[in-house]
Amino acid sequence: MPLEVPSKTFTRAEVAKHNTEDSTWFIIDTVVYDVSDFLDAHPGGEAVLRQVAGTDATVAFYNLHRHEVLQKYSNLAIGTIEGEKQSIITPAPGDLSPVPYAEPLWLTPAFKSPYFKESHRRLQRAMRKFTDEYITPEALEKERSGEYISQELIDRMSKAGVLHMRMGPGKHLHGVNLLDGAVDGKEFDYFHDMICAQEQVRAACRGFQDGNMAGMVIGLTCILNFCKNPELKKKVTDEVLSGRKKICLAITEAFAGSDVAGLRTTATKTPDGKHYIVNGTKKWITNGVFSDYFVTGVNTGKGLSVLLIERGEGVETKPIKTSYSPVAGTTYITFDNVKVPAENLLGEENKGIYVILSNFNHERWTMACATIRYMRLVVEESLKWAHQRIVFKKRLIDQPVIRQKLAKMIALCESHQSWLETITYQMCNMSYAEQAKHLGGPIALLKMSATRAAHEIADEAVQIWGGRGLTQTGMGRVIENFNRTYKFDAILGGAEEVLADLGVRQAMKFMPKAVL
Ligand code: HEM
Repeated sequence: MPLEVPSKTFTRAEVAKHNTEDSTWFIIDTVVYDVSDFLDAHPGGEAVLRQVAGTDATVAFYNLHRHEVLQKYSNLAIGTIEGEKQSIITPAPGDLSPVPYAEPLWLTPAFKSPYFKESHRRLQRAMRKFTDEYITPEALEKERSGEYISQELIDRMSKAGVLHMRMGPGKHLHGVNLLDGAVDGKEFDYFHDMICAQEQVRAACRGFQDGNMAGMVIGLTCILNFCKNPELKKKVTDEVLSGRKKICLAITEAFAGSDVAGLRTTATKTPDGKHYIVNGTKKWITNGVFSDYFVTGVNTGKGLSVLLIERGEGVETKPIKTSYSPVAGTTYITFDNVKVPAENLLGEENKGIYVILSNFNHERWTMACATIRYMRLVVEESLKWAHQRIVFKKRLIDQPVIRQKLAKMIALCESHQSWLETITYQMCNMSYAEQAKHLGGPIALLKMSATRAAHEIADEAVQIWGGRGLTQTGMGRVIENFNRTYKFDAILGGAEEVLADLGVRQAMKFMPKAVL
């Protein structure tokens, strides 16, 4: 799609005359810009604009700016060059990228896949459009301001069924209108789930990605699968999926991160057996500051249990500053003699480890979906940059060393997407219990390997981008965000080392006893 600009036309000779003190015009991709009143406001300074006054500044512009700058400042365009056509593509909301490897193979024309049906493709188109129109603009704004997600976006996601879909397949989707009928809730499978997770990552704001109801994705699952009281289950599920209330998963503590068996928050039954009294702390809890419900791991004496705790007397939350953004709502929680009804127990008392572990599979798989899709964005941005950036009188892509780096990045990205799709196919064909038995190990290894790949990709990408890969605004924004935040995925939901160990230990459970 060409940029929308006034229909007036000029000749190149006319533009050339506007290189005076009072009038500064230039051409970018056949569009004529009058920047006479913008000179003072230009973040790159006045002098550079005066230097190109009256000329075609296309190459100079794309060497320094993202194309989206022209969309934002389209009011500076006054017309086009007579008889010439724009050649640079302005993506419309929902468009696929024409850059090689910017889309997974199943979305690339000429490639086939056995996994994806028409409803997957429909959902992908609808989810991309929704992300481009609503999620990305808010993500960018909130990352800048540091504010939490708006209720308006939460309401919009609820109405469109986006909140519901993020919980994965299940009865909570039946009868819900999902993005104007893109998919029937009864047909929704883990490939649809993967599509939702991967499309939303394209906003490229890792902090906002977690601030955008990540607590719900990992917390509400416990309610859906383990809440034994049907009224409580319905009440909480309705409140959260309608966006009226927020929920988070509160497991980790200053005392115990990946070592969930070492939790020190205690829950003691009252003598009448009707309540638990909870005391302790939780740390690094995503969305905790703005949550109403806390799905909390507690020590009940003979083991671990999981309780649904409502915000109220004795519950305090305060933000923790981390290296991504405050938008994620990373929280320190204290529970001080909090009285919790016994019916809020999720799963069995002292057997909460099962609740936590079975919950981990979907969480870790979702994190793998997201990391792998973010890796692809970095590949896309780096290919675009290498193609447009001129240094030492050549495009970056003309340097063999840059092609080596890109090759490694592409290979890591493609191999992990393929592995993810293979595991997703198993999830589609296994019951929840079978998944817990057979896929805990493979999903752990997938997430561990994806974040190792992210480490390599971040490293190579920053070397390609130089200073821009370390700058939060402008061309290298996506690279900077990825490089600063990929570690969250390497730690949250189980550190790489813990997952690697788990993957191998799980494999050993299936090892034949006999020496082979
Ligand atoms: C309509 C035309 C233009 C607009 C709206 C514009 C806008 C901007 C903006 C918003 C930035 C901040 C960084 C970013 O967001 O990418 C920027 C930076 C800059 N611009 Fe422009 N610009 C225009 C044309 C040009 C041209 C033609 C040149 C040079 C020939 C130029 C040179 C620069 C430089 C040197 C920087 C600083 C880049 C950096 O820090 O990496 N700009 N411009």
